[in-house]
Amino acid sequence: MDGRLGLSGASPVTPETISDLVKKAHEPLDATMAFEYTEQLLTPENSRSETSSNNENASNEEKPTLRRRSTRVTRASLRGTDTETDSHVLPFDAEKSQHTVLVESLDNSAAPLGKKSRSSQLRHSIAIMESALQTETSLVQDRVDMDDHAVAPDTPVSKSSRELQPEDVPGALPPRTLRKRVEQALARDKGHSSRRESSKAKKSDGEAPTRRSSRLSLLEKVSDFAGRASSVLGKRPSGRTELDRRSSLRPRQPAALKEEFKPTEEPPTKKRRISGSEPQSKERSGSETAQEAPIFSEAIPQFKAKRWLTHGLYSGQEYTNSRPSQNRTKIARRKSLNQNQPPTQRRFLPLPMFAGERLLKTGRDFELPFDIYSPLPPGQPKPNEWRKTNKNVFVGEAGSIWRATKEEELSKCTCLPETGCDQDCQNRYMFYECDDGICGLGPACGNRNFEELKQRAKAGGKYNVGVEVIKTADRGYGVRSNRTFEPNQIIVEYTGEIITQAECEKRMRTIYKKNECYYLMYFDQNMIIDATRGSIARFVNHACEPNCRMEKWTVAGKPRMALFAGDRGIMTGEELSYDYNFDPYSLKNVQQCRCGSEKCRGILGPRPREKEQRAELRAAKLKEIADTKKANAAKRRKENALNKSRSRTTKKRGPLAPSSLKSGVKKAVSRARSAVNRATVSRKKPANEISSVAAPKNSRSTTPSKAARNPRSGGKIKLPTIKGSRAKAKTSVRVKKPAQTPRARNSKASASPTKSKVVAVNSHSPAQRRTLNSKKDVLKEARETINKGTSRNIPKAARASVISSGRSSRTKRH
Ligand SMILES: C[S@@+](CC[C@H](N)C(=O)[O-])C[C@H]1O[C@@H](n2cnc3c(N)ncnc32)[C@H](O)[C@@H]1O
Repeated sequence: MDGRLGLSGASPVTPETISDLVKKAHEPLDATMAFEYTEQLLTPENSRSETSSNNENASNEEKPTLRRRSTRVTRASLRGTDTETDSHVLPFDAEKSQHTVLVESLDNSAAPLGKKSRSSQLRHSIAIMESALQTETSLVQDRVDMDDHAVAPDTPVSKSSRELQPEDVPGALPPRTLRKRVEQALARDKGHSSRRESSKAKKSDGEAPTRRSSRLSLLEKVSDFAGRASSVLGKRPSGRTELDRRSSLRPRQPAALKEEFKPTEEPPTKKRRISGSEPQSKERSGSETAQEAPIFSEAIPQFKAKRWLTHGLYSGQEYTNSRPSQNRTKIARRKSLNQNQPPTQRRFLPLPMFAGERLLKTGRDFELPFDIYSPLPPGQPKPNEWRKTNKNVFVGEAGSIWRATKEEELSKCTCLPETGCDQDCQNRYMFYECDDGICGLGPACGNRNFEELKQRAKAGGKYNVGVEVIKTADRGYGVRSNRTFEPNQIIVEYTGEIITQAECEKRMRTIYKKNECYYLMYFDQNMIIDATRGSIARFVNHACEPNCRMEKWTVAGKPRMALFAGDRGIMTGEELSYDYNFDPYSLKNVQQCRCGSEKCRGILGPRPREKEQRAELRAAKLKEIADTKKANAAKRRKENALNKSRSRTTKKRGPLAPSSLKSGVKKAVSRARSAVNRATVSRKKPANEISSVAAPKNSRSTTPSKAARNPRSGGKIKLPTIKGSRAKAKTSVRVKKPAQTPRARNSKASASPTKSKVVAVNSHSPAQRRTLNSKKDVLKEARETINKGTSRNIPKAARASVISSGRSSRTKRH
């Protein structure tokens, strides 16, 4: 054989042809894949087996045999070889030995069958290419178990795949010359003649080669390759599923793959997820990336890096206190202002976008914790006699008597826009509704309940009306809510005919004589609303523990009554009630209450507690007034005494000491003297006698002075014995009362006068203070003397009666 490769009837396969093919094979992920994945392709093993069988057929039978083959492959193969290599002779000097091997191999397989044998050879070459590609691919898979990717172990394809393991290709990666690989592959091919024999035998037995498996093996490997490449970019394949998924997707987009394939570029490192993933996994992923990156640096397609959002819908979204609602509470506002700490980040992923929409479309049924709106079904029993009116109507003389509220009586609102007309609004306190005439806050004003009601009525509908008539078990009709109401929210206005008292009494005597239900309510200016013809509010029943309250407001100068929700608010379906504080007119009108409350008063009558409270309040007020009066009197007396003593001690400093001080000091001194005298007398006289002299002239107690003036008593008072009755002891107390002067008064005086006294002393000049201090000393002496005398002479029991008598006298005065 010379340097030419000439096969009779067959296109010559030259080294160049092979090298050409090999070149293509060396472009594994673009050119090869471009046709590898588009159509079914013969696997290396099949190609070889087929080629060999063809050869054998050719040699033995010497006639063409029809066999199945892929036209597309043939075309693709021939595209580069058929025309060029038909009678092509190439120099064959440098790598002669290799070519010889190839030629030998091809020679064996050559058959004088023209195109078919050529295509077989080409297939053989393709098989070589594939094996080279496989080798490269398999080498890349350093951590993937090859068994996972193998198909059935006994198929020729899998065997073929096994034959092309990296260990079979010595120094596969560094030399990487395709020529060498081709040589090795051909050598192996030669060595596998026995396998071909078996393959042939299988064929003869009618056993079809598992071509599909072979293709899958290749695809799997390539897809695994691609999967690994993508894992570097942030997606880690999760076992077979990932591989399968990839293998199903990747081959359909060879062009895109080709475009994205940038072997020289470094793969982007995986972006760190902020959503609190475990640090171990982070480290692992990092190390994996580090290991994988250099291995795949040549063959990994560069995908668009995935961007992890740190804000917005996804993980890492910052917590904030600022809610979209403008009605933020003061506390929340303060909290947000005071927060100096850095904002924490969300730990959990929120629901993805459109989750709400999906839930709406496909979501399950759900139930709210309470009904927000639930009207009664139609066909409810209705009171026939009820004539409805939603406005107050003056009837008879009422209209002419009614005094319109004067403009100046209306309160001008002083609330600020920042606060609105909240609980501190003056108009609200006085039950005046704000309007644009008296309040400039407009919509920010929170004191326009009747305006709200008007808007609701305007809008119409059951929800806006919010209430409906129901039939109760034992109280006739009633009213229930068909929606929720906020605490203190206006519910419904109480309207009817406004009549005078006289008219009301007349009706009671005549029209309503036999009625069980009354719809009369005190209104304003001694007039009454008769809601027999009135709004739905007339059906609201009484309860001793109600959930609503009836209030009278002045709206645009006119009084109006309305039912308001209580402090707890109203839930949907609740029966509304308020405390009638009922005035039954006469006993025969008294009705039994059936509200069912634990605190039920039993009858429809006025609030007894209110009466009690009022009485208590009145008593407390009276007591307070009396105390104040008493304290003032004591204060005056003390001041007088001080003034007198001051006038005496500071006689030379006339202008400094007021004249009243003189008399005060005089009195104090005289009291002190009398006390001393008394003490002396008591020492000399028996215990049950006391000198009437001790009773000062200005003593408030009349008993001693009378006794002193009584000539028959001889200026002496008969005191009760110690063991005597309490009444007698009291008498003795009365006698001693004047002797208690300053101290007793001080003890009786409440804290406030003391305080005022301190204030008065502090208001004096230093000179005055000095004078006062000297007088205080005098008084102190006097007090001590008095105390000595009393404590010595008055027995314990008598002293106790002083306190009690004092108390009793005080109680009496109250
Ligand atoms: C203003 S109407 C209320 C509506 C009335 N239930 C009806 O059917 O027309 C007041 C009357 O209802 C009855 N009523 C209201 N509350 C009641 C209660 N708690 N217990 C018994 N009767 C009550 C009394 O007859 C009362 O005179």
